Amino acid sequence: MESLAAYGWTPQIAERFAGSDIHGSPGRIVRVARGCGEAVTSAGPLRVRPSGHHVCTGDWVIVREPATEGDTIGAVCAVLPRVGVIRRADASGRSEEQVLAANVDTVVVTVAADTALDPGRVERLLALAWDSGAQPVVALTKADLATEPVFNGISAVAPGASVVEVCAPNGSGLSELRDRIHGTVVFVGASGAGKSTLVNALCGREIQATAPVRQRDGKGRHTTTEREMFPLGDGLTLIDTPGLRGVGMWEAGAGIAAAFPEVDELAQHCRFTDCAHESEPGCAVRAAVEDGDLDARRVESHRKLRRENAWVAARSDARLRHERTREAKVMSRAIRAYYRDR
Ligand SMILES: Nc1nc2c(ncn2[C@@H]2O[C@H](COP(=O)(O)OP(=O)(O)OP(=O)(O)O)[C@@H](O)[C@H]2O)c(=O)[nH]1
Ligand SMILES: [Zn+2]
Repeated sequence: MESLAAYGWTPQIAERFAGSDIHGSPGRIVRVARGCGEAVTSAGPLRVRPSGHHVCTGDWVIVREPATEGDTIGAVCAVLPRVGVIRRADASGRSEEQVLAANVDTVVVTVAADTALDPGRVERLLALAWDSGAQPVVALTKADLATEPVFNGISAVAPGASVVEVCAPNGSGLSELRDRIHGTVVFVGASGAGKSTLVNALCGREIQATAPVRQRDGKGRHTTTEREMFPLGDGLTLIDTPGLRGVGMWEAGAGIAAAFPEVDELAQHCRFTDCAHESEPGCAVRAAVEDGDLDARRVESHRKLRRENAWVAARSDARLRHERTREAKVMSRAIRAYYRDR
């Protein structure tokens, strides 16, 4: 398992594979592009067809070698249940989930220090990060270009996560960041936040193309278009992701609570267990805001994410119901046709 070890293969993963009776070789999906996956197996890299399975970067899979001599593409036979999934609601608004990476241990929320801090955006990313079950870490990049100190501001929106200031050009903060990450590490953040630069710097070489940020609006140019996975040694595997524009909540209730521990803790003391902290009597959260013990912006942000999460959940339930009804209709039509044609 020489080459797989570099991609996060551990005795625990081996055990999970041992429990499966599906015939084939274990592998990890390191990239998915245009409907085709690239897996790494103990025999090296192998292009694979998903063959009806839904695969994403980081998935542990059982693959079968190409069936015939002339074929170069293998097939995915099974996907191991995922542990540590970073996902968001699809940006298309079709209320579908989009998995960004699977089987992750650390989520590095990457935020550029040279642009004004958008606390709500960081809170969204952190809610998804906490929800994955992986350890969130905030990397404050471009520390060299910062015009005002954003470190304190960001620490206030990231309770429970460590914040590390990094500067890729001179390497400062890199070893501090390395000390705080473990296992499979996914980098998420806006385009131009410096994810690829950070991945390159940690790997000590240029493995991901980076592009200068557009001068005028400071927006990145979406250099990273596919997710990819890079082994770093010492059991660390890095996953770079394309910049995220919208970060919608997806069944992230537990993640939202974890991202707002101070609000969640006070909410336990509200008179009503389902208190929305709006106009309910005996609301401990509003009382704390009025006493100046709690940041009103945090409470508002928390409320917004919770509402969105509930809305998305209701919509996806509705969509599932609709699909089931449609399936039932197709089925009954098929049954009618069967009896008619007999
Ligand atoms: N001065 C300075 N520039 C940086 C630093 N980190 C990244 N940059 C620059 O910021 C720009 C964007 O960095 P990328 O690493 O491509 O950003 P990204 O988050 O990967 O962007 P996408 O791939 O579009 O999601 C590049 O021009 C980098 O050289 C830093 O610490 N200091
Ligand atoms: Zn309340």
